[in-house]
Amino acid sequence: MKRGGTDEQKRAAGESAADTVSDGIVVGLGTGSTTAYAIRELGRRVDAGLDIEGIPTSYQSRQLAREIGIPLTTLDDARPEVAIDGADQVAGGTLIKGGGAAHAREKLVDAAADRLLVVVDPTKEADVLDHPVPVEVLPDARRTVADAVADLGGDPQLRAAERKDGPVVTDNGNLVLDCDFGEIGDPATLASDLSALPGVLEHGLFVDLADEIHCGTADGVRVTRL
Ligand SMILES: O=C[C@H](O)[C@H](O)[C@H](O)COP(=O)(O)O
Repeated sequence: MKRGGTDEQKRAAGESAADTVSDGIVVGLGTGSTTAYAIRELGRRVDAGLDIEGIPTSYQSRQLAREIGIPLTTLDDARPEVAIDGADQVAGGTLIKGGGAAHAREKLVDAAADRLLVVVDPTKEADVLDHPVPVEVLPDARRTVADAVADLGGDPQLRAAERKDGPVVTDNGNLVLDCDFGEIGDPATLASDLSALPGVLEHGLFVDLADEIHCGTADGVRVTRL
């Protein structure tokens, strides 16, 4: 399911985005292996005197930020000036996220931020999105949403856990359907169709949310401003 470049590419992208963060701001802390490099770099800068607060988007990013000493706050108390987050696929400013099943809280924090910096490697870039779209559903809605996704032309698969029997359960206690729509010609319409389904908590299409893409390559980091 998850695509991935090299650790060096991910590190370069994460550190590039983290290095743009300035003193005195609140930073949304995304989830995943690429964002983890950004969070670690922010931790190093906090050690060196950078004054920021972070808003985590998952159990994983909260634990990492706590371990490395980034002060934390919440959306109840602050709005992020910037969020740094990964993606499973990116085309222009539109993303597919949720390979780690964290997309509901990620979308909340990323959309609340003034600017979203996306950290990826070249394996995530595409001209047209075609990665399966993770859809987080209330457990009782698993079947009805799967049927509705099929009516929309998708192929829904319940995400199985890798290290336990049974399905993945999100940080919010819900299930994830990975919905393959093939090439997604009109992400905005698909996003609103999925959002309208009863029992859908959130889906992984982030339409036109990205402000900058930091793509780590073998030749350095390519930054695209949107
Ligand atoms: O739910 C997880 C997130 O949306 C991640 O940001 C996304 O899956 C990318 O993760 P990674 O950088 O590990 O490929």
